[in-house]
Amino acid sequence: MTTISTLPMDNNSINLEFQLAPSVQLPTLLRGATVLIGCALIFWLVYSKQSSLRLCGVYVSGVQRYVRTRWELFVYPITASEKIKTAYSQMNGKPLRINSPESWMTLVSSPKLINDIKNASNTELSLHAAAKEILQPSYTMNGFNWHDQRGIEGIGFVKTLRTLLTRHLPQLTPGVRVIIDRTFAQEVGSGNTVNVLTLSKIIVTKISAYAFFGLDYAENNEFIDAAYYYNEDVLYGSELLRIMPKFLVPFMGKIYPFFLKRQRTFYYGLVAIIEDRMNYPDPTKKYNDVIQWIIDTSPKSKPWTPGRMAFEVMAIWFGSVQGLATTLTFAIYSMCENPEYICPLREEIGSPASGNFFSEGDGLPLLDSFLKECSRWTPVESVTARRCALKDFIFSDGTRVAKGEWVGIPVGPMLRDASKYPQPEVFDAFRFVDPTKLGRDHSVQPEGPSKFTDVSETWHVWGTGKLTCPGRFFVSYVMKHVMYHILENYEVDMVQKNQGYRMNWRTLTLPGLGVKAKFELRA
Ligand code: HEM
Repeated sequence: MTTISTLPMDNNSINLEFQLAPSVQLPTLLRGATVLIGCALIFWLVYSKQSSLRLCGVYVSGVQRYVRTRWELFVYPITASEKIKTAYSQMNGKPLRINSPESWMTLVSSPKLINDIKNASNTELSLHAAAKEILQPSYTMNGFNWHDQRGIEGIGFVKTLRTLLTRHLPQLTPGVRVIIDRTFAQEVGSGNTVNVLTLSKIIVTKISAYAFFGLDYAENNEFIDAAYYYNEDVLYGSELLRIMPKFLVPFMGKIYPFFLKRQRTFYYGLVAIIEDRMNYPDPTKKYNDVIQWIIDTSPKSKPWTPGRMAFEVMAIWFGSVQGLATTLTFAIYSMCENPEYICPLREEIGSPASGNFFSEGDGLPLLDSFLKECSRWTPVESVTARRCALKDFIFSDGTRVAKGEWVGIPVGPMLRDASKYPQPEVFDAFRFVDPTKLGRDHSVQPEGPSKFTDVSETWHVWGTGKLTCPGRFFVSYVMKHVMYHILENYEVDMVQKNQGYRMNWRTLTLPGLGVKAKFELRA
């Protein structure tokens, strides 16, 4: 029997078949045609099935990808820090784009690309737009809705904090010492087990209130209470709005302010102080505090209302207290975890160096380096220089960031990079100290010694370029005073040893819930 397989192999046989008698030829032809049609059918079936399978596959993988992305965004609050770390390990100086619930974010770490962020104009990259997205101030800050573009209403707050407050620090010292003494006496007494974060928040709120509003208000309990809880209300409110479906946000956002009684107390309290100072100036009294400097540096061409000034103070207050209290908490943890540094730090505060610190508001190089190492060890934020592109932005290597997307520097993992910090996994409290002060012949750090408040190519904790933290001198000052008091008066230890004292939430590192330390008065 002629089979399909024999036909092509032998032309003769094909010819031969065509020469066969018609009676024989028809069935053969039919058979051949049937086989061909059958093959075509099978081919068509297989082909069409394959493409529908492929279509189905595309659909399935699209759904899978969608579900995976939604899941990644859902768990982002607890995975973000690890995600940033993994991203940095893959970057090798190149930009990398990651997804976050707020926006896609292009991370950059090379000096050249960081320079692009530094040199970008306010109309290209905006911190304010990114902060607005995170904090939702129109709902969480009593209706305050700042401009996307920084500086559009002046930057009096920079002069207020960077110059006027920093210059004023030595004058604050006697008052600050009294506040610290009294707060420790109330909260710790001759010895107590306390929640370190709570203690830090109370002290930082009181000292900040003194610097911001003067001594009269620092002792007004209702006002200070409102100022203390205002920060928490903003944080919890913005978090709540971020995790709920987008369509519910405007609705919930309108309801949320009804729960912000303390915020209103704070706001109207500030408005009253401002109105009082503006409408009834007392020629015999000179105010030297943040609220007064905000009044003095506010725009003259288009004067602000007292309400607008109060908002400005509230925005600075929010940035001030939360970060400082958290950083101070981590410094206390680090002191407990690394007790070998307590002795040299006590020697330093017992030396003439402390005299300079009290008179100038700065100094104590060992403590300074210790605090800087604490910040390297546990930076509160693992991404800095977060900016939203107000229009399409092109980095100098051609990387494009679409309008509305974000850029950022992965500062957290950079602070653990061995090329920038030798032996990064070792807590070396004096790595930033001038080596001659330690009897060493060279600095641990490749760039040499540096101060806690310095801003540099490798230290982006305070931001970068034109936009650096103007409150960092105040941070260093307050932390040194509190650490000084603890070193001088107490032995401190963590209550539960070797626990995870820190936790991650989004790109933030926060003190673990309920972490306590035991303070005992020194003999
Ligand atoms: C340890 C605590 C603090 C840290 C780590 C910190 C860090 C930063 C960083 C990184 C920036 C720049 C933001 C960016 O480029 O994305 C910044 C800006 C700012 N910080 Fe701080 N800060 C702290 C405490 C304070 C305090 C205590 C104050 C006020 C007394 C303050 C006031 C400000 C202000 C007003 C800005 C905006 C500056 C501008 O727009 O030019 N910060 N801070």
